[in-house]
Amino acid sequence: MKYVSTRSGAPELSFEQAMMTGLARDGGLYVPAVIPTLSVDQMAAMAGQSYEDIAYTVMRPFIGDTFTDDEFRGLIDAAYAEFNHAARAPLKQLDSNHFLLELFHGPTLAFKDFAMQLIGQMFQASLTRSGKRITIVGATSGDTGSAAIEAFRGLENVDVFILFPHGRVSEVQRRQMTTPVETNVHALAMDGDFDDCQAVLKDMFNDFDFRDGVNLAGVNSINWGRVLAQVVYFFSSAVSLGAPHRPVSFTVPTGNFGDIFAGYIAKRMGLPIDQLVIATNQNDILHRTLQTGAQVKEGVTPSISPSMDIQVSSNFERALFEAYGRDGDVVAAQMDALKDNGSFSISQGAIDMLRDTFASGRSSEAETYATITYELVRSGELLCPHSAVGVTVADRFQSATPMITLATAHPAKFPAAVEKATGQHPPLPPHMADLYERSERVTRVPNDLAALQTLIKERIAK
Ligand SMILES: Cc1ncc(COP(=O)(O)O)c(C=O)c1O
Ligand SMILES: N[C@@H](CCOP(=O)(O)O)C(=O)O
Repeated sequence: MKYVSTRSGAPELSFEQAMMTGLARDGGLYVPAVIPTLSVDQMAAMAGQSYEDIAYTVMRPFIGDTFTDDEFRGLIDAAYAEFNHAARAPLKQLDSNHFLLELFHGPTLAFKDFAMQLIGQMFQASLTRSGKRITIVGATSGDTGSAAIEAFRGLENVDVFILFPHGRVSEVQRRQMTTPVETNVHALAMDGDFDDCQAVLKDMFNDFDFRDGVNLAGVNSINWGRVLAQVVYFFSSAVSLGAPHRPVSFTVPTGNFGDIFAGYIAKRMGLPIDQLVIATNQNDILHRTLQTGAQVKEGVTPSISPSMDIQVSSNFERALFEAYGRDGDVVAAQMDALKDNGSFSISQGAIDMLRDTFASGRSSEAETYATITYELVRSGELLCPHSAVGVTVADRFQSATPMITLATAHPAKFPAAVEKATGQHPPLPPHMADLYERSERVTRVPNDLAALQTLIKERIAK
């Protein structure tokens, strides 16, 4: 299995190389040269299997010879061993035809753990083989950062630097990133919003002297391995509702477009997905893009679903690449226009493909609060604000096909909004019960590429 860049100007890589490389050297994102498919029999056989079994079947065709079968199966088992639910990703019924896929039973209480725990295992296996030392730099609006720190803290051959927007993540998210005691963890509170953090991270990748000098690696959804691991729960949940013999629909609370792109890959692999619905908060660039056929960047407005406060949606580039029939030159030109002018227009053929593939909707702050309140009465489920954005939008797309909405984080990560909507204060689980008593370690940093590069080089030299 080979991987190609969405901008067609970087070398083809193996799975292992693409995973360890992060951003392609032409600024693009790696995708598989061919998307493998699963047969109806392979999918039907998943009924009743463990999450780990399904994960192996779904991901194995993408891995090539990076790991042997036994090695890869062992990494999957280790990745999910610490999850706090036997099903890993349980489904709850909200009403007759609407289901919630709970993705928050991992160690940091968000869906990011599904991929990050596995990436952590795969990175360690690869680094043990190569004997290399790497510097991970990640950008986060709250959840990727804590999941990455959890997966890599204490590892001898890895330093992990996480850039988060100062004052724009929840207190629980911030403390998850600033309280680990391991000295290879560096929490950096940057002036600006998540888009600024992601832009400076991409600038680091595009500075080859720096990139090669520190052995830079990325664990954002830039990294194909992140997207791949997220494909699995589309299969596990759909199969438990009757797929491949019955189609299902999904609604995905969306920011950086990684999770919904994983759903698109599941569909391309053969999973019968009817509607694939993008749910955005008030930072609704993706919804506007589908409606108007042009992507126009606006400022980010802070919301009660802060992890989705994103306007430059990194993985949309992967969807564009497919929409343009894998023409990397067109994608490169559109991404340049977005960077230079803050907008680009999508051709008629490409927007038709995107509209055929995805539906979209937006939830206002008031609607999100109302859904958190209402859902507690309707089904007894306490939703986090991100999941509530999903449920709000999904309810508009109900049909005879079962709808699965992804619950992307635990309500205890966002207690203020949940308490305001329901009067209930969601408690942290036992392993995080003393989070507010732990001391914090964080460095306030400017939005300045050179200053950040100096800080990183100084820290890793110690
Ligand atoms: C809780 C939560 N929900 C939804 C999202 C959006 O996911 P994606 O960026 O993959 O679209 C994020 C962040 O990525 C998140 O942390
Ligand atoms: N919402 C994310 C933003 C980064 O997304 P990623 O999937 O590209 O890592 C977060 O919580 O950090």
